[in-house]
Amino acid sequence: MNGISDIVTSVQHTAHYVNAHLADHAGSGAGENPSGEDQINADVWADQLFFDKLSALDGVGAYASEEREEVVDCGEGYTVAIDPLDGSSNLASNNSVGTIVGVYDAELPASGRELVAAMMVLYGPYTTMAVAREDSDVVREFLLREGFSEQWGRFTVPEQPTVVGLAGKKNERSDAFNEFAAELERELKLRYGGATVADLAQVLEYGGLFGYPTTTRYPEGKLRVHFESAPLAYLVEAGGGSSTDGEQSLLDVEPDELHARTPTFLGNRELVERVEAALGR
Ligand SMILES: O=P(O)(O)OC[C@H]1O[C@](O)(COP(=O)(O)O)[C@@H](O)[C@@H]1O
Ligand SMILES: [Mg+2]
Ligand SMILES: [Mg+2]
Repeated sequence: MNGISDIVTSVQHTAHYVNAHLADHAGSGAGENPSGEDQINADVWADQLFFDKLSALDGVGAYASEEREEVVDCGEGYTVAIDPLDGSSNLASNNSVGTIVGVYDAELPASGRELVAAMMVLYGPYTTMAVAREDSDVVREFLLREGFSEQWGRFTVPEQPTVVGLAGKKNERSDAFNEFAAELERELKLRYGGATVADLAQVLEYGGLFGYPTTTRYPEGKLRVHFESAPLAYLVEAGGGSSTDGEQSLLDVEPDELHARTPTFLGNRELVERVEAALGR
């Protein structure tokens, strides 16, 4: 198998294990991650599991994680960038969480144009994994069952938008953004659950827009380029959707450091164009 297939298979196997053992780890905090956010013990546990599996692969030359200050050198091969547990604060309320993986054919920091594959795992009522890779022209979805994964289908972003999920407190967002958000929330159904992967899954299934804009609390946006925004943009754009940081595709964002953040919007092309117009006002 080639390097990308080995990485996909390892992520699948580890996701099976994470899915089966989340209940053991919905515990209290374990410190702060490099982005200065409370790190619950599940983040640390999941990061260690993915590291053990991925860093051992011949095709992986570096392991970068939202939960680690620096990139870990593993020899020659691709750089794997991972958000081992996305939306981990949802564990306390028993809501969906995810895993996001980007495979870069470059050292980090790097733009999303250096991605050769991206995966997102959603630990919901059941566990699914979506995979986009440079050597395939479709985004494949797998249903992770007990001990195996069945290819479930291919996802393309529906033409007709139905849902919208825009993060941030209104009193921490710009007036222009709040005006745009109010307009969209009059047209579409509100779906916001506090985990990017779960909220994006709503958009991929029903069509619409997910976004985390700049706020006074997160002047660069909350989501991280390497671990969340670029890999998810790779998936969404491979599935016929669109992405933006407010001006350009998220794949063109050039991060200056490993834990760089960016305003992030993902979903239907028409809605991405509208958010760019609104922010350009
Ligand atoms: O709590 P907020 O401000 O709505 O932010 C929710 C966002 O933060 C995140 O939880 C950040 O991801 P992590 O949980 O991996 O740090 C996203 O999954 C989610 O979209
Ligand atoms: Mg995350
Ligand atoms: Mg995380």
